[in-house]
Amino acid sequence: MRTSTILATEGLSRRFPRVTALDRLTVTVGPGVTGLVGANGAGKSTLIKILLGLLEPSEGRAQVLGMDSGSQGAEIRRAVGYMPEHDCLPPDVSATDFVVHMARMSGLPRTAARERAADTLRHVGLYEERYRPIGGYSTGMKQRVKLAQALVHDPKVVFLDEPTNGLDPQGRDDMLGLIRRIGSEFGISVLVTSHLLGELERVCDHVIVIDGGRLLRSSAISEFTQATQSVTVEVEEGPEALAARLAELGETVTPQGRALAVLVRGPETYDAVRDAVCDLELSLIRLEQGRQRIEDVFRGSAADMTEPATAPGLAATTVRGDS
Ligand SMILES: Nc1ncnc2c1ncn2[C@@H]1O[C@H](COP(=O)(O)OP(=O)(O)OP(=O)(O)O)[C@@H](O)[C@H]1O
Repeated sequence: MRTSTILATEGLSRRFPRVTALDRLTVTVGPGVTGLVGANGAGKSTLIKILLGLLEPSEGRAQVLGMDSGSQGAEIRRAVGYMPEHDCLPPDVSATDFVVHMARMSGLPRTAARERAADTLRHVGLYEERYRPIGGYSTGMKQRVKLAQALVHDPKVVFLDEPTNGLDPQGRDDMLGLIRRIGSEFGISVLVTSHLLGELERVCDHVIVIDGGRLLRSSAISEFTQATQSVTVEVEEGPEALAARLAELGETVTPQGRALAVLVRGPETYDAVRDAVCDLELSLIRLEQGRQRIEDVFRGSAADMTEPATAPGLAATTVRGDS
C-alpha cells in the first residue's frame, strides 16, 4: 500500500441471503475529498461499515490508514470520524451535551471535550441552538450535529454517509460547503457518499462510482469533467438531419431545445460537425463549447443516480454545469 493511501479494498465482497451488496470491489482512495456515488442499494453503507470494522466481509479485505478492518476495527474507529446515514440522535439532550458525550467516549478529558465540542459546533454553524434539545431541530441542524460528533475527536479521516439526505437546496449547498472546508481548511480526508453524482462534482477531488456493489469507475474529478466536454451546435433549420448525420459519423448527440449537444471525443468531433453542416448545406447559428453534467457520463448505465430520491426537482436546482 502507498503511504499516501487513505483506504483500500481488495476483492471485497459482502453477500446477504438475498442480495450481494458488494461484489469483488477493488479500489484505492488517496488524501482529499473522495465521493462514493451509487444509486440506493448500490452498497455504499455496506462498504463504510466494513471499513469501520462493524461488518465482516464475505471475501476480500479492506484497510484504512494502513490498518486491517477485520482485525483492527477499534483502532480504525479511533482514527476515523463517522457520520451515519440514519437519524440516530437522542431527542432529549442538547447538541452540546451530546457532542461533549461523544468526545468523552473518544477518550478526551472533560475540559478538552467541552472545548472541542464548542469549537466543532461553531465550525458546523450551530450557535445558540446548541443548548436546545435535539428533538426540536430541523433536518439540517440534525445533520450538522451528526457532522460535529464525527469531527469532535479530531480524526484524520471522516466517513460521511449521505450527509445531504433530506436537505433543501440551501441546506445542501451549506453542507457541501462544510465538507469542502473539512478537506481544505482542516486537512481531514473525507469519504462522502451520495446517490447524486452531480452534487459531489463541486466538492470532491476524486469520485468512485459503484453500481450493484461493483466498481463502475474511479477517477479524479478532472477526468470526469474532461469526459463531459461537449459542444453545442445550433443550426437555422434541420437539427434532426444534423443529429442523424452526426450519429452516423459516430458522435454522441443529445437534443437541447433547438440546439444539439455533441460530446467531444477529440478534434475529430469538430471536424465531424463542420463536415455534417457543410454536406447538409445548413446555416450554422451557434457553435459553443460547454460542459455536460457529470451524470451524463453514466446515462443509461446507472440512471438512478441522476434522480433525486426524496424530492423530484432538487437535483436540477443543485447541479451545476449545464451547457
Ligand atoms: N443487514 C442486511 N441484511 C440484508 N440485506 C442488507 C443488509 N444491509 C444491506 N443490505 C442490502 O444490501 C444492499 C446494499 O445496501 P447498502 O445499504 O449498502 O446500500 P447503499 O448504497 O448505502 O444505499 P442506501 O443509500 O439506500 O442505504 C441493499 O440491497 C440492501 O438491501
